[in-house]
This record gives sequence, C-alpha cells and structure tokens, in this order.
Amino acid sequence: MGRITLDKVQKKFGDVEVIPPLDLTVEDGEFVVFVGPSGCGKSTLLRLIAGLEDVSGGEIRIDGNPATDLPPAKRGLAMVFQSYALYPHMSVRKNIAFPMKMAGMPQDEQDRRIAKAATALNLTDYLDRRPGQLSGGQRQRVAIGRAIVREPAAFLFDEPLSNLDAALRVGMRMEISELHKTLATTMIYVTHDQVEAMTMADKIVVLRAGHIEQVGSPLDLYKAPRNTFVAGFIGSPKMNLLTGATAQKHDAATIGIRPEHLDVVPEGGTFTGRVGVAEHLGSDTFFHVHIPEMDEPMTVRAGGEVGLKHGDTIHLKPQMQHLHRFDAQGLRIA
Ligand SMILES: Nc1ncnc2c1ncn2[C@@H]1O[C@H](COP(=O)(O)OP(=O)(O)OP(=O)(O)O)[C@@H](O)[C@H]1O
Repeated sequence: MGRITLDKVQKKFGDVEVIPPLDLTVEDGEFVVFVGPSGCGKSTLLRLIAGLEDVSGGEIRIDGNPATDLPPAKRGLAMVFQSYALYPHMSVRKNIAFPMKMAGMPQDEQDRRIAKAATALNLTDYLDRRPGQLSGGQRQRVAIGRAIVREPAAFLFDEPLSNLDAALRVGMRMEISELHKTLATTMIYVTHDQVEAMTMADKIVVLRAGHIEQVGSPLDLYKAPRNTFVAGFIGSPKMNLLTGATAQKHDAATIGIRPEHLDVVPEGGTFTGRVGVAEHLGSDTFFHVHIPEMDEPMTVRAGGEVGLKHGDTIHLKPQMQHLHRFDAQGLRIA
C-alpha cells in the first residue's frame, strides 16, 4: 500500500509562504515526479511528506491514516537523497542493514532482505566493500538498497541522480524505472530535469512558486499544456512561443509550436529566416533561426541530417495540427 493524499497542505518559513495550500493525491503504486524551476518548492513538498519539515497547515494522509503529526520514522516511507548519506566506515552490507539493525530485526530476516535488494540492484559482488571503493552510481544503488530493505509504503527520491555524470544518469534512470516495475511500490521523485520527468513518470506534477500548474501524464502535458509556463517547461528543446501579429492571425495572444513540429521546406513556408546556429547531431539537426519580425530566435528540430549552415536562408512550415493557442492570461484556448 502507498496512497498519499495532501489536503490543503501549506508551508511557511517565518512570514514567507513557500507552499500555498495545495491538494494532491498520489495513488498506490504510482510513479509521480515533482518538476519545476529552482526554488519552486519541490524539495520542501517532498520533505513535508517525509515528515522532515512540519506543515504550517493542512493534512497529510498515508493509506487513509492521518500522518501529519507522525515523526518521519513512523510514516513507513523511505527517502533517498542526492548526497547518498552512506556511512564511510561501514561495508555496503552494513550500510544496507543499518535501518533493520536499528529496528531490531532478526538476523536471518536481515540477511534475506539484503540478498534480495543486492540482487535487484546488482550489488551482490560489492557487499563487503566500503562506499569509498565504489563508483557514484554504485553508491547511489547502496542508498536505494538501504531504502528497499525497509519495505516502505513509498519511496521518496530527492534529485537522486544530480551528482552523476550524464551517461550514468541515463543508466540509473532506467534502473530506477525497472525497480519501480519490479517492486510496484509508490515512488515520488523530485527533479528539475524535465527529461527525467518525461521518461520516468506515470504522473508529472509541474510546480511554480509552490503552486501546482498542471498534473498529468507526460504525454498529456506534452500534447495539451494548460498554460504557457507548462508549455515552455515540458519538452526539449523548449516550445517556441510567438506573440504579436503572428498570434493574432490565429485569434490568440500567444501561439506555441514545438521545434519538432516545424518542417523545413525548399521554398515558401510560413516563416522565412536566416540560420543562426546549426547543431548537427547526425540523428537530428537543430537550427536556431532569426526571423525578421520576431524578437527571439526560433528553434527547429529537423530529423536526420539537413545540410543548411550558419547564414543560410531557411523556409519553415508549421504542422498546423500541432499549433497551441493561449489567451492573454497565458491559458490554453481549447
Ligand atoms: N529552511 C528554510 N528556511 C527558509 N526558506 C527556505 C528553507 N528551505 C527552503 N526555503 C525556501 O523555500 C523555497 C523552496 O525551496 P525548495 O528547496 O523546496 O525548492 P526546490 O524547488 O527544491 O529548488 P531546487 O531545485 O533549487 O532544489 C525557496 O525559495 C527556498 O529558499
């Protein structure tokens, strides 16, 4: 079990309200990602759920039971931090066993759970090493192992991969997703990396200044962002947002078109501009295009290799079925 509900949960630090009253339900077994720019309150919200911060108002329930006033250890949740928080002088086995030892669990049960976690995390050959003899990715797996053996109702991850290099991040991302499928336990995961959010989440919660801007599946958010903030935040590279006469032509204050929904055409097209930067990746080509009537360069993602270079003229045709329209308040027009 691991259904978590937040009912008007609020957090103030002194006079500053970091999280205005907020409602959210995380269903049992769901993988939920909190995403948003730096300082939007992702970690604070996770720490409120964990019990590492006290709420200033509202109620937290775990599987229907009031948890707002429970200390962290009594909530049945396990938190995994970016900093690993391993004991350097203890072996991997002892690090993983630590919470079970503290709880006074019988040795044979401890051994069974360690063996199971080590198998799930490919750590069996490293159990007698110390953290200093492991790579960053292996250390993070030990930290996850220590969470698994507690058999928690939910795992809470606070930017667990941000200390790893890019290649390792991709590997660990997949390992955590696999682990979620194996364990089928609720996971709440904080990141500012929207690619992590898109690839791992069942449900993404987009936060801005402590407010929930939108909750939905990755594809819901990609296909129908509720406002210009979500439109600009989800998707990589970012959606192009155009205002002025171009938007007015479509009865909108702002229109959005994703880089992958602009076709490079030999002539004509809706927009004609000059290539600023061209990034040739082989699989894709990204162009940053200067269009005379626009303030900001437009980003274009062309599939495969397209042989245009800096200074060349480029003609672009938006795929009209993928145009997003927003009103003067930045809200999506249906
Ligand atoms: N202990 C504290 N005392 C005062 N203000 C705090 C405290 N902890 C966090 N804040 C403030 O609360 C806001 C939200 O912080 P939080 O760490 O939750 O953001 P975040 O979205 O996780 O950011 P990041 O992605 O940079 O880690 C920030 O403005 C931060 O300065």
